[in-house]
Amino acid sequence: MALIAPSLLSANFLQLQQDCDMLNNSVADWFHIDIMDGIFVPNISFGAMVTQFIINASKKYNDVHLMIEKPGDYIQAFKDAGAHNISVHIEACTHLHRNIQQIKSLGIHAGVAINPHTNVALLKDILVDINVVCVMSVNPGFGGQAFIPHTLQKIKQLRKMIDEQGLSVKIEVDGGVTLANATAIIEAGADVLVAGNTVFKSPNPTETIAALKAL
Ligand SMILES: O=C(CO)[C@H](O)[C@H](O)COP(=O)(O)O
Repeated sequence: MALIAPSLLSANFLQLQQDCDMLNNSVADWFHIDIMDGIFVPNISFGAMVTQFIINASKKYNDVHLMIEKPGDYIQAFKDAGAHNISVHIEACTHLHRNIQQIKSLGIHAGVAINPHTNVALLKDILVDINVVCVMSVNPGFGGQAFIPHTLQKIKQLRKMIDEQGLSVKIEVDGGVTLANATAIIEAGADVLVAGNTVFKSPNPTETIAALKAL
């Protein structure tokens, strides 16, 4: 059974409290919180202040996905906002290991996110130091995009790499996850499904989360 991480990017920001309460009362496992800077990705979402409000309203595990340049400059701020996991992009980090050490030194989990074009083999020597790999199954920046089919192969390859090293790193899949493709994503080896539009744009988000969880 996969963990379900609804992405707050697709929430209604005029009723964030209600949307957070809905997630708290659902079988969702994680809050997935997307931070975009308009430089690393062509969109701007929100920063540590709004994140802190969301996390104050959350009763779940808080997973912060930094889609930003120079993530090392902001790790302390998102830790202070209450993150349980912070994922940085491999493509945004010249010294990825240093950024992972920075996150771990704050006593929280560390993740690496990887874009659709980046080869997962590049993660081989960092897997031992991290808790989560966030496999982007869309190009990051926007909710509501279509799942890129070849990312299924990347999930399978990563599953093999993690299992061969005997590690417990979680594979999180982010982007275009639907009720129709979630089973294939889980069968490929995903542990965590991020779902934005599939949850928040559905007629009954609580039931949609339960349906994803039941797969
Ligand atoms: O990181 C993201 C975008 O960069 C979002 O988490 C992701 O797109 C989720 O939204 P959806 O499920 O609607 O695709």
